Amino acid sequence: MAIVLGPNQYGKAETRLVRVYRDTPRHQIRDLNVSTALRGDFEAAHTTGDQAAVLPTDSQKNTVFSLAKERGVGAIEAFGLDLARHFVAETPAVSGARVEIDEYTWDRIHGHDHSFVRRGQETRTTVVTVDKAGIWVVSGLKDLIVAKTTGSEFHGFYKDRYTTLPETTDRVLATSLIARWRYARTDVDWNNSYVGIRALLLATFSDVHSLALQHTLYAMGEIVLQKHSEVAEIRFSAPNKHHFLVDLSPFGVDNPGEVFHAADRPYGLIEATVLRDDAPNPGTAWLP
Ligand SMILES: O=c1[nH]c(=O)c2[nH]c(=O)[nH]c2[nH]1
Repeated sequence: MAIVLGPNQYGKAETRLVRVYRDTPRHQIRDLNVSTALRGDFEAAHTTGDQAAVLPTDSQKNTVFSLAKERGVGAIEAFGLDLARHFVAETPAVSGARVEIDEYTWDRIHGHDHSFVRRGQETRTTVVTVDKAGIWVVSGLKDLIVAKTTGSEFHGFYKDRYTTLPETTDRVLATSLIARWRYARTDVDWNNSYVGIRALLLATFSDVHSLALQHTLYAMGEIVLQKHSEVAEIRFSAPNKHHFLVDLSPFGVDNPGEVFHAADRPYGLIEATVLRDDAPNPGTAWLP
């Protein structure tokens, strides 16, 4: 029996980069969380302890900071591509690089030149992978918290002897959405694409009369693929943040869909992929 090294990668996780543009009195701020991971021939580093091929994670962190100044931070996809291409081109043992970036958005306080307030929980995300087989960009958003107070039903489901859930034609639907979409190409106007897709997700959540969270997710995916030819595939993960109607009848009080218990757990977790049947091969796009 032989023991061998299996898949491996290494890098600096969660480098918190804040890039300020202050060339004019109206400053701009970019707030990123960048994780880099390198793949390649790192056998000796593990098996014999020889680190000759290993670019330290500390150097990877320094590269993130320095490229932010040297090249600037455009769309997170473009910055991720800069970083991933740099590591593959400049580091001999590296055959593939994965760069994951989350962006936190800051809004100006009353339009102020240099004072900002951070926007809710919502985070824009990207994962860029560059390797010998190709280049992949998977972008998205997470923690987009949305709720609707009607226009949502759930009934007609399969019932077994443990089913107690009442059927409903009018309920609260709420989720903290994670959506990730894989681009079919890289010649994309990243910011425009992001803004357009985010708007479609929100509009569909509001406008589609929901028969289940599954139904809403599919409708979101369908419209994104119809309107954005640059997207090959979109994946959703959506916790169903249950709002249970509180029974106020013991107190002689009527509750026609007005008072709810917002339970934090357990929650339904609805996950779905919507894709074109001719979507190009994903390669290592989704590899964590
Ligand atoms: O939208 C829903 N989908 C389900 O699969 C489900 N299951 C459940 O108990 N409530 C809901 N709601």
